[in-house]
Amino acid sequence: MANDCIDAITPWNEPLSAKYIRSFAYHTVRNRLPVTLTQVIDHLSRNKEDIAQSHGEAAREEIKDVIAHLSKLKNEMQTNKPLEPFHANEADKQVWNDFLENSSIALGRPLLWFADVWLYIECYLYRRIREAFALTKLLNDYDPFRVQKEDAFTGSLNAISVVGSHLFNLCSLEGPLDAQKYLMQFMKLSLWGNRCDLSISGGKDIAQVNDPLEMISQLDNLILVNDLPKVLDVLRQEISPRPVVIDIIFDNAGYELFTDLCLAHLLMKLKLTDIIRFHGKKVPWFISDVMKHDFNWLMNELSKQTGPLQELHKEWSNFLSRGQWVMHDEFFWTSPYSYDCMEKTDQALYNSFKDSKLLIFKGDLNYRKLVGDMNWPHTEDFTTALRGFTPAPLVSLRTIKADVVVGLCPGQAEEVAKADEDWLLTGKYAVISCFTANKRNVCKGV
Ligand SMILES: O=P(O)(O)OC[C@@]1(O)O[C@H](CO)[C@@H](O)[C@@H]1O
Ligand SMILES: [Mn+2]
Repeated sequence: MANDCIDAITPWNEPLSAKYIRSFAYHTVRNRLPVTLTQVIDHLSRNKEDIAQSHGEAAREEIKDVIAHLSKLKNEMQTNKPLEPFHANEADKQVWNDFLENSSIALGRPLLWFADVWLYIECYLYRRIREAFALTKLLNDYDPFRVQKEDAFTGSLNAISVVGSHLFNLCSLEGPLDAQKYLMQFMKLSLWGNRCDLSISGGKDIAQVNDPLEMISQLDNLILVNDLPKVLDVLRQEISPRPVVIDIIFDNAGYELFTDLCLAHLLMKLKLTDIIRFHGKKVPWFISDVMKHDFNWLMNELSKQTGPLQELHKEWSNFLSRGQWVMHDEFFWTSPYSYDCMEKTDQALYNSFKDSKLLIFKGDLNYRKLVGDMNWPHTEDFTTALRGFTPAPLVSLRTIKADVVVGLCPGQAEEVAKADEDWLLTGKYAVISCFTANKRNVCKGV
C-alpha cells in the first residue's frame, strides 16, 4: 500500500492526503483508523450477550454480519482498495454514491484510501461503519460509540457542575450583566470544551477534570488567532426583522456539548438572539459527535441532578418546548462535502443560513471542512480559505488537532513549532477565527 505513497510532507496548497507519508493524514489512515475499527469490533464481541438481550436473540447473527463487514472494511483500507459504493437504502445513499462515481470519473480511476483527499476518506470510513449497521434489521439504530459518549459526560460531571453553577449564579443576579466579559468567558469555555473529543484520543476517556473556570484564564496565550472582538461586534448589531436567529453547528457530545448549551443560554439571557438552531449529526460520526439521541440523553441526565443543574434543565426544556431552541440533524453534515460545496449540494440549508446573525462552528472537523482541508500557508487569510462559503457572519471555535491552520502572523507558526513540534496535532492550541462581510482579518502581531 505504501508503494503508492510518497515519502514527503504535504506540499503547500495541496489537499491533505494519506499519500504523503510524513503527514498526520497518513498516520491517521495507517495507524489510527484501523484502531477505531478494531475497537468497534471488540465492543460488539464483548457486549454480544447484552445486545442479544436488548435487541433480540436474532441480533447475534447480525452482530456477526457487522463484524464481518467491519473486518472487510479494515482490510480494504489497509490494502488500499477502491472505495466501494453504498448499498443500504439510507436517504443519503445516492449523494454518497454520486460523489464516489463523479470523483472516479474526474480522476479516471476509483478513489483509493492512500491516494486521495483525507477529508473524504475519513468521512467515508464513518459512513461505512454506519452502513454495516444499516444493512441489519435489529441493529439498524445501534450506535457503537454511545457508551463512550455517555461515559465521557459522566466523567466530566464535576466540571459540568462548576460551569453550570457559575452560569446559574450569573443568571440569578439582579441588574444587567457585563455582556462583554461573560460572552468572552463562555465562548472560551465552549472553545476549550473542544479539547474533549474521543476521536483524537482513540476513544480513550477524555473527561474534563480540572476546574474549567480557573483553567481558561491561563490558556489565553495558546489561542493563536483570537477574533473574539469581531464576534462581539457581530453579536451587538441590532437586526431586523425579528426573530433573530443564531446557529450553532455542534461537534462533540459530553462536556463540550454542555459548554455549548451554556453559551447558548447566555446568548438568550443577553437577548442577543430570539432563536438558536443547533445542528448535529444524523449518524454516528468521528466517535464523539453529537446526535439527537445524545442531546436528549444529556437533557435527561441533567433532569436527574439537583441544584443549579436541575434549574438549568428546567430553563433549557422551556427554550425547547417554546421553539426558541431547535435541534436539527441535516444529512449534509455527514456528507463528504466541504462547506464551499453547500450552496450547490444543499441549497435549502445554505439559504436558511443566510438569515443567521452568526454561525458558530465548533471543533476541528468543522474547521477542516470550512477551509477545505488544504495545506494552506499558515499566513493565508481565513476569508480566502473559506473559498466563498460566506452565507452569514461566522466563527470557528476550534482546538487544533489536524495539520491545517490559517490566519497566523508571519513568523508565528515557526515560533510555536519551536516551542512544541506537535503543535498542530494535540488540541493544546486553538483558534477563534471569524468572518464578517465588513472587515478583513487583521493580524495583531505575535
Ligand atoms: O472535530 P473534532 O472532534 O474536534 O476532532 C476530530 C478529530 O479528532 O478527528 C480527526 C482526526 O482523526 C481530526 O479532524 C480531529 O483531530
Ligand atoms: Mn468531533
